Amino acid sequence: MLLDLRPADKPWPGYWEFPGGKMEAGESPEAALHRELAEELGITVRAATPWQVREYAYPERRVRLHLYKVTAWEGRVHGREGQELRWLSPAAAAALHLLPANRGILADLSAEALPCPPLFLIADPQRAAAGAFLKILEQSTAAGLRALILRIKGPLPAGLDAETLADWLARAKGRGVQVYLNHPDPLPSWPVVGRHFTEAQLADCDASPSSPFGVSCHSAAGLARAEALGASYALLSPLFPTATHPHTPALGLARFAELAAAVAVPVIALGGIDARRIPEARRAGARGAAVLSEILSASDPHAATQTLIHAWNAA
Ligand SMILES: Nc1nc2c([nH]c(=O)n2[C@H]2C[C@H](O)[C@@H](COP(=O)(O)OP(=O)(O)OP(=O)(O)O)O2)c(=O)[nH]1
Ligand SMILES: [Mg+2]
Repeated sequence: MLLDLRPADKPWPGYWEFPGGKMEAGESPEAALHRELAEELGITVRAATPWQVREYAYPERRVRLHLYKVTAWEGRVHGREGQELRWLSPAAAAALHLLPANRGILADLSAEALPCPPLFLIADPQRAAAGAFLKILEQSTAAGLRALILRIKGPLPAGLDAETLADWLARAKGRGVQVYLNHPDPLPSWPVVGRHFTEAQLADCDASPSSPFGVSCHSAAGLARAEALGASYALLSPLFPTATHPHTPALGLARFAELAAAVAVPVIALGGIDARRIPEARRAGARGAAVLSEILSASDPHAATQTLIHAWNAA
């Protein structure tokens, strides 16, 4: 992804943006794209796909941004107006001083890299019936689950050994299941795509963890930290009240929406999520949903997973 730094002589100087500019009277968005990238980057666009149209209200004006993915061009990309340019991943770009409208754009771009469907199971063997853990994982992934946060807080429970778990993880990886490991150091060498951290764990680290990684957040400060460190996703909880944390006040949909809209990281809803509430969470800006007991305690984990995935896809 290419970003440029807005120069001193334009509104919002010193903010990072996507190359581009205002359409001229009578000009189509596509023609403006070709003209602006020639003017600003010295390239001739050869292939560009419309991606999204997004509106945003700045204090002084409303903008409608027509975003394109440019996949082929001729010429060497350079800052023809002397502007600084940077090639970055969406997660790395989230740490920059961005034009405010661009935080949501980056969150959408990062969300495209999330597992599909973006339904996460927080897989904690302590929360499953004895001996049932791997069977539940097997059934839920057979039903289409592609994202697991494997939460291992202490020694594995009786009946679950590390080698069997590692074998299952290797098979799951072959089927396209993405596993994020929430495990204290030292880390076992299991086949996972990345790590998952708590807000407290991230507060202690001084450098970005090696990507990709996700974070559990409960506040604006936690989300800001996840964003600054380049997290691939941030869980935000509790959205709704839960039986397991009856004394933790729920954020509610309005506060959740406000927090999720402010960051360039895809925010995943957690806490009291069931199929009925998935559409509400999605409308509030959740770019994914995470559950524990909905699947771990279900009498039929396969059916429970299907119901949740269906609710996400239909919302
Ligand atoms: N180019 C660009 N503009 C953005 C982005 N995000 C965003 O909110 N905007 C807003 C800021 C501005 O209000 C408007 C673009 O106007 P601009 O002043 O950059 O337009 P321009 O490059 O044609 O500049 P000029 O001809 O007026 O000198 O869109 C983005 O990522 N790229
Ligand atoms: Mg411009």
